[in-house]
Amino acid sequence: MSTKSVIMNGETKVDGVVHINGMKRKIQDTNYHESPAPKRQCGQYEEVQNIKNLLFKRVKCRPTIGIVCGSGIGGLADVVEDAEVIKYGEIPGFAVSTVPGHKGQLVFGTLQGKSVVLMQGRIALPIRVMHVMGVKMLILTNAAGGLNESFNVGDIMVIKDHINMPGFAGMNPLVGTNDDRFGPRFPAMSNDNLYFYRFGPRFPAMSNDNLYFYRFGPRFPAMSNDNLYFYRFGPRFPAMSNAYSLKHRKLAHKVARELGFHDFVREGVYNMLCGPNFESVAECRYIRMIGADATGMSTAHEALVARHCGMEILGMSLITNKCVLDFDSDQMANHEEVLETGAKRSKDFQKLVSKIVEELELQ
Ligand SMILES: O=P(O)(O)O[C@H]1O[C@H](CO)[C@@H](O)[C@H]1O
Ligand SMILES: Nc1nc2[nH]cnc2c(=O)[nH]1
Repeated sequence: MSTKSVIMNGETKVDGVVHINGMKRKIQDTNYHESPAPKRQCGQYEEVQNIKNLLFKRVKCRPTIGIVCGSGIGGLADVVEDAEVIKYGEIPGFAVSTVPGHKGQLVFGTLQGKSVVLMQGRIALPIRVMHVMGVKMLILTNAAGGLNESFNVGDIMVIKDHINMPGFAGMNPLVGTNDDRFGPRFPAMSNDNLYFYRFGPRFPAMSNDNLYFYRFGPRFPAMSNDNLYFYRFGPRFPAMSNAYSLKHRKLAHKVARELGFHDFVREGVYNMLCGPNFESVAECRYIRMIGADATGMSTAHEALVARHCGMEILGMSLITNKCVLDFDSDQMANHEEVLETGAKRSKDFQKLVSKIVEELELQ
């Protein structure tokens, strides 16, 4: 006897064959709507809660502000009082950062009387952990190459927006089934606009190096019925306009003026590429042409995860080098230069972030 069930409005399954918009799809996983999202860098809800519970057993601090330290900007943790430090290696699921300039630890404590948690070492999972710990405001910092030719090495760029370049190719930390406990899912997609996503094993292990690697396997050959794996692209469309809110950008500039930093605190658009290589000259020229003022290999995905779960964000890039825009130049970007510039601006960054934290009004 054949079994028929209605899975969702307009979708039926007969003997394991899913009918969608008149198409038949046989899938191995007969309960595909309930299938867990592929392991995400940003974490599943239970995993994230377990990590929070574990952390809260170890630390007294209950942070409301999160700070992500970029390459060479880890010195921000030096101004945290009553610091309680947990190494990533002691936290299940946290990749251990091996990038020089990233210590790979969470630092809990107090900054200007406010409870904070700092990430010294960049990985995606802690953003959601911060959210379930109660963090409402996230300050993202990074080291970036300057594309805007009026920028100088050592400038700090308040991020007014980002370009998630990997997102243009489908690399977005929010891909997968939406978990409403983290953020919005906009329901009721009509049958006509159901959009299915074929999900290959594409987020294999963010390496310890904080580099988002994609194993680009041979995923295009004829797919047999058996290896078709459909993913319902849960309609999760968090708006990204005003993600880097004007209110917080204004605050950063006001504080910069008060500190006398106005001549090196700028504003611009941050572009994220996957890395791990620095950009080619042609890539730099292209990214500049489409409106970016600085480029790096991070931040946009963290911003997406943070905005998805309702956090406010403020982003700041330290311009550690000028991107090479001339084909005939013999200059080359390198990580040592990035760390060196970070060290030179360390004290200024500490002052800027401390005062911003002091003046932050949390909702
Ligand atoms: O974005 P953060 O972590 O500051 O690091 C930046 O510096 C590294 C390159 O030197 C890259 O990882 C780039 O993204
Ligand atoms: N991708 C990239 N990341 C950086 N981090 C610091 N500088 C740079 C740069 O020029 N390019």
